[in-house]
Amino acid sequence: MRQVVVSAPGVVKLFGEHAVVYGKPAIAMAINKRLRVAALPRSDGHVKIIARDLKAMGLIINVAGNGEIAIETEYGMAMNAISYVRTAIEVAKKYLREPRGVELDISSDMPVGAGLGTSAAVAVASIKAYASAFGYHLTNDEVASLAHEVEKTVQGAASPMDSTVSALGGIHIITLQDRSRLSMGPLPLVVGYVDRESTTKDLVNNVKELRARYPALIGSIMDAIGEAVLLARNALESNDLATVAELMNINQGLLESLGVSTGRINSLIYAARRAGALGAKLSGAGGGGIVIALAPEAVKEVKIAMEIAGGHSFPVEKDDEGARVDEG
Ligand SMILES: Nc1ncnc2c1ncn2[C@@H]1O[C@H](COP(=O)(O)OP(=O)(O)OP(=O)(O)O)[C@@H](O)[C@H]1O
Ligand SMILES: C[C@@](O)(CCO)CC(=O)[O-]
Ligand SMILES: [Mg+2]
Repeated sequence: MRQVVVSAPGVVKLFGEHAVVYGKPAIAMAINKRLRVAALPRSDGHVKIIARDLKAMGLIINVAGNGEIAIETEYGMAMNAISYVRTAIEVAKKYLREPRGVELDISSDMPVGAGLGTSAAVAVASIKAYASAFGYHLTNDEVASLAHEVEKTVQGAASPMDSTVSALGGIHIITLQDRSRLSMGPLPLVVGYVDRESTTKDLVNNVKELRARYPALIGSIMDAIGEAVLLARNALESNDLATVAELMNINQGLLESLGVSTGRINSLIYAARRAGALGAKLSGAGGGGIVIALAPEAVKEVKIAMEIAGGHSFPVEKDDEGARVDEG
């Protein structure tokens, strides 16, 4: 019995979220913020999940006459909150010849469910940690495709973007069938975030419904997003940050028209731009959550401006390493 610790990076979406679910290309980058899963095999066959970053939801506290306290959380909400980890274990078990019990202890540098691809990172790290704890070596390519299965199962429709980039690290242009690693210089990004009320699953579903109501119109918006992604690829590879930033602003306008931006997100975006960011957009599914700002000359100013506008903020960099065994 040995404990194994695996970490997987979070993922910022530079271009193309939502449209990627409908076959358009997207560009996403692994960042230097990680989620860690420590897996310890159990001899009793049970699966125990310790999720340190999940808030207790629907808390019910019962104090009996004798002072005894019983605490429960609302069952459905708790099951939803651990759905990615549970599904990751189910998917990993199918892969192993002799599935066994395990204790998974999860901790993360990132806000849960804000747009940093934490659902994919938790699936990637859980699958790799579970397999490694029983002596199975899965390549990060294999982990990427198993984690995509998890994202599809829980989210409904899901692209392979977050699962691929979290598993492999670096920056990639991705479609439903294909991916290619981009080579480029450093990209000084500042993340700002506000709470997100909806899940990616709900936001993807909202866009699906909008597309069903206005197929031609939403189809053209998605075509335009796809066009921005292709232009952005060239700009990134030639290190033309001014064009990258301008395309980020255009992509933000198109996301706004898909209905996934919010007033609070827009406040952070405009605050970042006023403070010197060349480009700023929401990143991930939207509905609140994170904004990324490209601010080569004004990282500190943009961070402060987004905090004054009501968000939390931190700088991020590209991490070329994907999922890795840190211990064990
Ligand atoms: N630290 C964590 N511990 C356990 N589960 C986590 C953790 N972080 C994320 N998750 C799982 O991922 C879910 C959030 O996934 P969701 O796809 O909505 O957001 P995201 O992946 O962070 O954002 P996006 O998909 O827009 O990049 C949580 O409800 C939880 O099930
Ligand atoms: C909104 C979306 O495009 C990105 C979520 O990080 C969904 C997906 O790609 O599965
Ligand atoms: Mg997600």
